[in-house]
Amino acid sequence: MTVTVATLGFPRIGARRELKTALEHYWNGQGSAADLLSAAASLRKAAWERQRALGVDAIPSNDFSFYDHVLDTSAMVGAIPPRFEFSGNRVDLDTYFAMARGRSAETGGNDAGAACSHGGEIETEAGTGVNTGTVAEEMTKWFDTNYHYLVPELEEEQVFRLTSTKCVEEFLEAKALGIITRPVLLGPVTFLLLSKAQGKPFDTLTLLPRLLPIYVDVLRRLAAAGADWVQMDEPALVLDLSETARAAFAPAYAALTQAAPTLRLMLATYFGALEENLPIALSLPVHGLHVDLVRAPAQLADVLAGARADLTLSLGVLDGRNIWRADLNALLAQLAPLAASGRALVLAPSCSLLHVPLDLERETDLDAEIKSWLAFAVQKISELRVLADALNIGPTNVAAGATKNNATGLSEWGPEGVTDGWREHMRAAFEASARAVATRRTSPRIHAQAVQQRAASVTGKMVQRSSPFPERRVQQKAALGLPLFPTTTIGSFPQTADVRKARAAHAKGTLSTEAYQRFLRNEIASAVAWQHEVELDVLVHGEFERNDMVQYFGEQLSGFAFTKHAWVQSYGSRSVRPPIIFGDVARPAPMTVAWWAYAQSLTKRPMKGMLTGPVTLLNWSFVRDDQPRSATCLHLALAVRDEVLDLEKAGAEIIQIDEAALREGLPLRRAERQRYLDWAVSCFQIAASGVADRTQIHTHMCYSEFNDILEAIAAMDADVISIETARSRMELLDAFAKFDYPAEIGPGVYDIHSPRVPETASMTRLLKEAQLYLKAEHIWVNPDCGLKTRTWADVKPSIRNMVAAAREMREAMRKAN
Ligand SMILES: Nc1nc2c(c(=O)[nH]1)N[C@@H](CNc1ccc(C(=O)N[C@@H](CCC(=O)N[C@@H](CCC(=O)N[C@@H](CCC(=O)O)C(=O)O)C(=O)O)C(=O)O)cc1)CN2
Ligand code: MET
Ligand SMILES: [Zn+2]
Repeated sequence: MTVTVATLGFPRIGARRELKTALEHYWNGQGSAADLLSAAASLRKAAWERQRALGVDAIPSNDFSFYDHVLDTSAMVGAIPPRFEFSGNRVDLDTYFAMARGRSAETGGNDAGAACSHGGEIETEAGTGVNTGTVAEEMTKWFDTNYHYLVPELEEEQVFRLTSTKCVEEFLEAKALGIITRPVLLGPVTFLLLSKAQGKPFDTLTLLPRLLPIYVDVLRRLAAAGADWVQMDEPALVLDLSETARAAFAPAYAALTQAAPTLRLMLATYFGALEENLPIALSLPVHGLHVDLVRAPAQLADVLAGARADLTLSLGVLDGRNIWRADLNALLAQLAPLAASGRALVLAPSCSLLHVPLDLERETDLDAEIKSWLAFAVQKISELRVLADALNIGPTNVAAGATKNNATGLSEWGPEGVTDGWREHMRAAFEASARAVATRRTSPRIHAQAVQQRAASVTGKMVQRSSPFPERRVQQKAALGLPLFPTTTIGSFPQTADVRKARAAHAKGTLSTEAYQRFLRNEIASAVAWQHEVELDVLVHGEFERNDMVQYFGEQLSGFAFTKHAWVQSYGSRSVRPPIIFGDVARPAPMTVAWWAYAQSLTKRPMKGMLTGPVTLLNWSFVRDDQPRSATCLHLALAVRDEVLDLEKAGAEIIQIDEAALREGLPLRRAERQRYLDWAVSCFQIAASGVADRTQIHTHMCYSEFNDILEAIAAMDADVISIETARSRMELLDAFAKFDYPAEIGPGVYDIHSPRVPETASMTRLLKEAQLYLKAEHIWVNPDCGLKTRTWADVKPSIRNMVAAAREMREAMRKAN
């Protein structure tokens, strides 16, 4: 049986981030809806044609999205919350973007501010009931990725109806180009599990019987349009599921497989092992099952043992979450016996290629050896094609060649009729793969003995501050002399167009390093002057020199490579270029000290040193796969430790080590979580605990799902933690209080994802609430997160009001005593 190649999803933002440009132009009125639609159609066409040219047999459609595929699914099934006042038959762009980004009261849409990490730009002021527009749906992380989806909101009496036929339209669009695609749908069970109940709490799975008819309708329409396979994504199958959830799959897939007799369903699971859910997946009447063999290689044996003979298996053999070239020879050896078994096999990346950049070839400045180790989306597809072709030329020969584990064996395999060019292409692919495997094992670029020795010699003393928090606190209080309710910000100030332009000009060489640095010093000086003027207590330099809180450090650490064009979507129009950790990591020189020292020289108030922590550097980078993540994290921890100590030596009394991505790295399965938290917390402590007792260590986490990791957060032993609470204050503070969290806390008093200026009163109210749970002397006053995606026009009045709120709190305390 012929082995085929599939992709589960392709990068959607375009080689030059055309989607970002088109979206932001549309949002700020520079472009029409027609412009946006045509840009999107070009992106889809390019993606389909590219994949066809690369030899993909099952090319996906409906993997494109204007903002997010979970939002697309809400739009498909009519899960449009009433506040969006939608009553039409087909969700329009305005409604769609309102769900993603909120709708402002004044403009009724097209809000210009594009930046926010929670989608909602506009919202009802917390607690006041004053309607300042329409709140967006909440945004949250897609499993353990840095991609964010919009959380569907469902009511207990939810009525579903088909309000978007996007998947059918895109199928027909590809068909018109001569490409029969495999449409992708988010499966109904995962969709319901990712949804949140509105109104009184209820189990969203109870809505399954109401939801299924919409899916059945959609599948019939797809079959009528000519689709022969449909990919149903059910990544929830790799999670710890309740019995109710486990029981939901059988009725769901019984209904879906009966929808259209000609249609075949490929049930796609990814991001982990099916484990106890495998029997469920194998019992469903679907035609195919996709499994992730990168995260969970061991499950192959169980899958093979349990799968019906006529079940098509889609093997996720290449890493869809990382950028390393595959070991083709090893894969060939592993797959050859399977291919010979006669079962229908599909080779695929482990998950959608949404999570990797598009094309390595655009990275013309990357070191040649490092480049030879990498594969982005396009290269991964080529690897799959080569593997499938090698398997298809004849099982006996392939198996023989593969056990030799030697690429040159291939030259003998070519069956009658293949061209020399083809044979050469195959030989080169296997040889390049073998070379990458061999050089990564030994390259001095990767293996630095000094780093390994240092990592091996970490002592218990390095993982702990010298004195416990209460003793440190006395010294810090004396050294800093801060008032009650000290005010500060999280680090970044607006990354204005001017700042980005200057950086781009410097990178291009049209702005000299000297001029760029002068520009940055000016930005810092005015930010410091302004912080004085509004009388913030603890100042920041503003992070103007940073393109991103992770990439900036990656660019200065050895063992890291960074890219020019390798963008990966994070949410909506926003993307990141995760740096690549290819080798042992060290810090050749201080990274932030000069900027900090300049900023501190402008003020007598404490200037916070501002660093990204080791766990966040790890979780937001592409990480080497030749050693455990914990080992790489230890290298990062030691590098950050060096920076912390240099900042302290330069005179920093407060150093903030951001761990914004600590929660995101938490394993999806509960059983694996403690192990991760153990090493993640140790790494933070190694970074933080070289300093003297009087030096105050802050950390920052901008999410609110803390309840299950509070113990680990406390174990990090930071002196001050700032957290996101503006949207969820009570529950979170209650948890911190119940847990008896020992140190100081800055519960974010306003949501930075909205351009709306918070009233002083709303912030004093939050602070008074915080006082119900925390001791006044433990409370700091700060926003939820950094202000880089905001404008000065809203930052200035917001921070003024925040400082006023802190003053009112101090006044109230004075009166009470
Ligand atoms: N890594 C990471 N993950 C994170 C966050 C984060 O801050 N960093 N925050 C949370 C939310 N996620 C976010 C992800 C991206 C952005 C964001 O603002 N991204 C920017 C790009 C940031 C960046 O790298 N900027 C560079 C490059 C800017 C750029 O686009 N330059 C142009 C030229 C610009 C010009 O000429 O004006 C180009 O290279 O083409 C810089 O400032 O130097 C964007 O998509 O627009 C915000 C939040 C969670 N995950
Ligand atoms: N210090 C960083 C900032 O203010 C922390 C951001 S967490 C996503 O931007
Ligand atoms: Zn943050």
